[in-house]
Amino acid sequence: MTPEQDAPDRSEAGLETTTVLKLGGSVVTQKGTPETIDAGALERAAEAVATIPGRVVVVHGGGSFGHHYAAEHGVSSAEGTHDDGAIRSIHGAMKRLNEAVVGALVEAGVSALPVHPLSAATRAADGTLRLETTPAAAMLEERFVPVLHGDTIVHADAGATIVSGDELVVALSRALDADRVGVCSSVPGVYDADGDVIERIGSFDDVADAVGASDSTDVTGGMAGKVRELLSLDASAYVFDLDGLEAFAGGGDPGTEIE
Ligand SMILES: Nc1ncnc2c1ncn2[C@@H]1O[C@H](COP(=O)(O)OP(=O)(O)OP(=O)(O)O)[C@@H](O)[C@H]1O
Ligand SMILES: C=C(C)CCOP(=O)(O)O
Repeated sequence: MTPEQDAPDRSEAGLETTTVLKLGGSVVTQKGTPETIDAGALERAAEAVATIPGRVVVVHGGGSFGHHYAAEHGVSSAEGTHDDGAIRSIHGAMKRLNEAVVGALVEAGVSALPVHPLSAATRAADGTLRLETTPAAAMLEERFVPVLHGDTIVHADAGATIVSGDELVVALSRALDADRVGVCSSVPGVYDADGDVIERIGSFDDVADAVGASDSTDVTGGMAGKVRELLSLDASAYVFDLDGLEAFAGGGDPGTEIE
């Protein structure tokens, strides 16, 4: 379809709203089983994305694609590699997942286009991320939906390291001045030490005792990494699950607000 044709009705309230949404790898894949997509969850997520008004940027995580290969090659956000074969292997897995995510979005009627961070982002020696956001911004102007993903990127003095989808969400939200930021994961929000969903998080110290790694192989820090990243954003971000995604798409603020 062309972007003008079957796009959802974005004409009234939403045209100027910019939403940056991450679809967690723990949602769209079966994170415990290498290279396995959760087709039902992906379809449901894509259908929810199709209802979001205004400009939408989608980012997805690594799930059982990127994390599996990154762990196999000993690569993380901090640990780099100069093995070009390892870099291609991690990137190749993420491209396969990206193709599936873009395909599901297109199937749901979204004018999705892939954007691969290996060719658009770098890290300085101190780890600072630089993301070229001009292509995504230009896609939004033309009413396409850019779909980025966690990836392996060149890191000065370290070869290549992993950039998480959560870091990309922060960089894109800043650069595109996003109005709404959502992170859909496998949990309804961030749990406190008693297992209850926390309504609002204002500092990492508030939750340091409760947040931890992922249940599955994950080289970017699981929920703790996510909360740290999202706290660095000026705008509020919301962490929720698939049920919450439908509410978020409809304009609600589900799950945990990270201020
Ligand atoms: N306090 C907490 N509240 C909620 N989830 C937590 C907490 N501590 C650890 N977790 C774990 O964090 C995981 C979610 O983080 P994870 O990085 O796996 O999600 P994701 O972003 O959806 O996946 P990916 O990184 O593959 O994109 C869940 O498996 C959950 O068990
Ligand atoms: C492991 C890779 C390549 C991407 C990690 O992205 P994340 O799942 O958002 O942390």
